[in-house]
Amino acid sequence: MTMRSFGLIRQCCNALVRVPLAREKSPVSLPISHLSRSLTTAAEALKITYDEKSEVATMHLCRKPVNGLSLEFITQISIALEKLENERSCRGVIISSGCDNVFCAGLDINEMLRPTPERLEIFWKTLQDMWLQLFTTRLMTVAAITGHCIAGGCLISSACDHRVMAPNFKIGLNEVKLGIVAPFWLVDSVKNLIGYRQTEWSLMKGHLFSSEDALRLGLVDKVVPQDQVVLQAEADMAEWLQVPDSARHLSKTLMRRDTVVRFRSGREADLKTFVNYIPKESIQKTLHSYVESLKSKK
Ligand SMILES: CCCCCCCCCCC/C=C/C(=O)SCCNC(=O)CCNC(=O)[C@H](O)C(C)(C)COP(=O)(O)OP(=O)(O)OC[C@H]1O[C@@H](n2cnc3c(N)ncnc32)[C@H](O)[C@@H]1OP(=O)(O)O
Repeated sequence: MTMRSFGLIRQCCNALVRVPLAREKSPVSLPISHLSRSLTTAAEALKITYDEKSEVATMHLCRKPVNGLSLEFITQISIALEKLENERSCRGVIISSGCDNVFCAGLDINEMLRPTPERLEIFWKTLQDMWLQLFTTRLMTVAAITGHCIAGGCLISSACDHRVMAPNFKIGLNEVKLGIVAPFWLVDSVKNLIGYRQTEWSLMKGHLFSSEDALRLGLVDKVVPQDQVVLQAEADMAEWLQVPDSARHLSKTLMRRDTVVRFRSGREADLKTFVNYIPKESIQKTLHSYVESLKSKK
């Protein structure tokens, strides 16, 4: 197998001062987070490899301990996606995790605790951009879900085209448990997979589905033993890439158009809601208690 790492991407991901993202906004300077805490450095958090033979890249999320989506991390993911999208030979990307038993625990909650208004706004815009990129990319996207996949984690997996998950983990939208509400575009992408009623019920309860229930409902496409998830994702990717790229991408565009149109017309209002709602004292209290409960379960 011929593997090479994307020098350009690594280079880009290592230096995160000015961010950029091509789509729908001009570059901005990032206030450096004093809150966001991770056991990995920015350089270690995202590893990209590319297999020239299969024309498939792997995006390995390694922001320990739980791949919490901080502003810097989603910016890295977004830059990497854009680079891969522009790499003509690349046809697909597998998103996998380097965190034990966790695919992604969602947004880094620290981003929402006592945030500065400036950072909060950039954070949400960047998340919106990253989601749109992933949801609409020409690349075939497969999520290799080797562990829990919660809220913002489900945002990533549900934006992909295909999902392989390990047994005995949890997946879904639990935002209400934190006193917040998932944005409509994330809800739509889950609803596209499991239908209205299951989405409404799980959203209102903050219910996380087991891998097995997720398979039954269509929230994931396969459940295989944890040590086979990535291999299965690679095999499924190879099968998917037998379909001509442009026809596959046009079909995806056709199926996702309503969600994208709704997103584009609602994203400004969605941003306003987020930046107004998160700093409220009542929300801050609930978020704080949630973080405390995570810490005290040990
Ligand atoms: C009118 C409406 C307006 C709405 C406007 C608001 C819209 C907001 C929409 C937001 C959409 C998305 C939201 C999110 O994604 S919020 C995050 C939700 N995620 C979770 O609830 C997951 C929480 N984590 C867990 O359940 C467990 O950690 C997990 C099962 C994933 C792993 O368990 P494990 O036992 O292996 O590990 P620990 O629990 O010990 O965790 C290790 C350390 O990591 C910290 N941690 C965990 N998750 C997060 C996180 N999401 N962000 C930050 N930090 C996290 C945990 O506290 C441990 O830290 P310490 O080692 O310091 O104790």
